[in-house]
Amino acid sequence: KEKVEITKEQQALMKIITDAYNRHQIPQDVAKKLLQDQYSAEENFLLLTEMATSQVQVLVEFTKNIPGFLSLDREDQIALLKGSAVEAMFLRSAQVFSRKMPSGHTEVLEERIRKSGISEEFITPMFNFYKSIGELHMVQEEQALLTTVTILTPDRPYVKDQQAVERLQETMLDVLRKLCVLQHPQEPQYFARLLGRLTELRTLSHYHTEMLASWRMNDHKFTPLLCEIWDV
Ligand SMILES: O=C(Nc1ccccc1)[C@H](C1CCCCC1)n1c(-c2ccc(Cl)cc2)nc2cc(F)c(F)cc21
Repeated sequence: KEKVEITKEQQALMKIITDAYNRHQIPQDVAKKLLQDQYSAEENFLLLTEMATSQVQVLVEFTKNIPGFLSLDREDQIALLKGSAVEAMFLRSAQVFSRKMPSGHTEVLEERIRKSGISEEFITPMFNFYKSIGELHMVQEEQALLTTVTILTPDRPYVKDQQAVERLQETMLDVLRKLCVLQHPQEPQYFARLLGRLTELRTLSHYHTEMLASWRMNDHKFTPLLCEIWDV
């Protein structure tokens, strides 16, 4: 049985990433706000665009802490941010949804999101993804590394030096793989399941433009930053 060991460097890398991830937390108030009140489709859409705009700013700050990211070609840094922003938002939404909450709160949150204005057809795949993330019971280091692996996807559109991104992603995947083995010893397939969620995440993210366009209201307004990032 091969002894899995996280090296000192990998330990340091994980700490940098996890601290940055926790520092650049989306204000958890999106869940709190939704639990406090029921909003109209218009108010919910405005809340979404505000949250998503601040999430992109948070993502930019977070990537500055990924060792090696700032050494990438600057245009490639932009391409990686643009290519991963929607996935990072859904991954963050899934993590917010999966957080331990007082009993009954998750059900209320789910109800509020179901009624928020999203059209019916996207509700099921979205919650299937949220629940499949929840079932993994990821520790925060795994969440931070999974978001980092998502950002460092070499085959995003317009990335020129894919090898450089691949090398960085492989470094992160190696730490994540070891962490999964150490955190979930009874489940040798855990790491594979985790990476499988990234496929589901990419599929869900393909719907995001339609999800926004079909939000039950007229005249969908976006911030300039979202127009850039969300292709709307
Ligand atoms: O704000 C949001 N997510 C966000 C979180 C963190 C960072 C950035 C965005 C929105 C809400 C949804 C209800 C109306 C108000 C916005 N949101 C979503 C969601 C995101 C994008 C699309 Cl197209 C559809 C749904 N899934 C969520 C799960 C949660 F547990 C949840 F709490 C909020 C969630």
